[in-house]
Amino acid sequence: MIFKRIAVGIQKKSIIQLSWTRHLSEENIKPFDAIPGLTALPIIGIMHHFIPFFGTIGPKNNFFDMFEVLYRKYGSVVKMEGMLAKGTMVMFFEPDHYDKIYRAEEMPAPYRSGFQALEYYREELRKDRFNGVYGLTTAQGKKWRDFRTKVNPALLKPKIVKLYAPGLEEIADDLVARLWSIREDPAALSKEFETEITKWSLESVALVCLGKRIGCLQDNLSDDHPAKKLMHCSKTVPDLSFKLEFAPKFINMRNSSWFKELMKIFDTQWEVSEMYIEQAKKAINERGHGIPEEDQSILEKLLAIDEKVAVMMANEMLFAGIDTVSYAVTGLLYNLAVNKVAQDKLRQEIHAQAGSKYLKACVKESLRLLPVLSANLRQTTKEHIVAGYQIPAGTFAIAPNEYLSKLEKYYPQAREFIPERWLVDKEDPLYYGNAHPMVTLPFGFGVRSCIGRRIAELEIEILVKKLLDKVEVQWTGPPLKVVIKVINNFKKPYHFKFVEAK
Ligand code: HEM
Repeated sequence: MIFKRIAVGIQKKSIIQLSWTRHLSEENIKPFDAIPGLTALPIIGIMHHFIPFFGTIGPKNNFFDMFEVLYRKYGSVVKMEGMLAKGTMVMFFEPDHYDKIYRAEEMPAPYRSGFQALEYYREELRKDRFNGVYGLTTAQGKKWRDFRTKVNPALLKPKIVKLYAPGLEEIADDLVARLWSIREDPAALSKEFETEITKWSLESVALVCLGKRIGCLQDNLSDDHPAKKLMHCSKTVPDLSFKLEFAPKFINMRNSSWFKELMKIFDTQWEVSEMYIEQAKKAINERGHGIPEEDQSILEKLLAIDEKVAVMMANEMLFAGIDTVSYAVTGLLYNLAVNKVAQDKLRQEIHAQAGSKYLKACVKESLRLLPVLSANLRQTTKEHIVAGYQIPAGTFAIAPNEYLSKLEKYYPQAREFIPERWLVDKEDPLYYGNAHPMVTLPFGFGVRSCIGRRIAELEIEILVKKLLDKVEVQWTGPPLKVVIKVINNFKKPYHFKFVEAK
């Protein structure tokens, strides 16, 4: 009896305590509106914050600089109204905060919107063409998961991706020869470097996806060559998308000239890639099936699973696999050029044919300092309570990874290129594992991370091995600067110099 009374007493007490705690914590939860940050005005959106001298933020060259000001001014949770399809963004400067959201959003499918114009193009303007199969960049929910499940094995298994190494080596040889041939004319090298590296990345991704070379690295590529059109699309889309996303509210209309131009570019991108895909399909059918796996393109592997998915994936590879890789490799060559000790160490590994450990560390370190995307993004599908704030469904939750990756609190000598941090063991203060695992995410996070990661890494490793084997890369100008686009871009001109390696 006594025990029963005590038990009831404990129960009552804990119920009182529970409801008291809940009451307290509910009282402590701050509404979404309480998050500090930039508010939008009815017509001009957030533009006024970026006006020189008067704006809260002022003009900024890139996202990194913008994140720095926002963090210093507002703290670790910052709201920005009226960007990204004019929705509300919240930037979380504590990795634990976005970690909580990103993990909770993994199931049933992470929602990553942000390509509103492309969504409109596929789901409305050219609805009949796409017929419900939207591709990884724009599909959401079950459609995205079904698509991703079908393509994951062909694109992400290292063993399968490595089958393309011999073809990628040939392409890398061609690029090295072309760069070498213009090395003595600094003006030509500076002018042509970006075009040549873009041709290489398109030629490489085309080989993997279509199973054949498309001739980007031939001499005198004419302006109306289909490959040139694809390169133009991959450069112009981020440009126009950026203008549309950041434009004042009244400009972001479907009848604006930027929007119309973007739709035309999507048409060109589709028509050219469809032409290549059709040619590749014809060649596959003429050659017959049942050939060894190492001779099959990704397209061929996927055609055996689902034709629509195969075509759409090939189309996305011929778009997402061009400027991303050329930017990453340019950043890496720059970092190696201005860090001669690291470059020499890497060349020793290459000359000794001693594997790729140091090379892989260099790639990671370069993507930490010069990532292709300066932030990651998820759109919430449910309510979250983070950092004491209510975060409603439909919020763009931003992880400012580039900014965080350069903070001393995560990486000692954070602004320096030190590939060794990815190789040393736990006891070393440089050890990369001391940083929160969500700080540096160059290929994104979880089940929705970059599907082209393995391909990109292989392409980059092969090219850097081929180039540094023969060439010492130098940089003769001021530090390379990142300029703002949807994906990062470098300010031109480039100041590379190539001399014979010892
Ligand atoms: C160094 C080069 C590259 C970098 C740094 C990079 C980075 C990224 C990042 C950060 C994302 C977003 C992931 C997320 O939201 O969690 C992404 C997505 C994606 N990337 Fe890449 N990427 C690269 C190369 C490529 C290549 C070569 C391809 C194609 C072969 C590709 C195709 C895609 C696609 C289709 C998505 C959307 C995935 C999905 O939503 O399921 N990327 N990439």
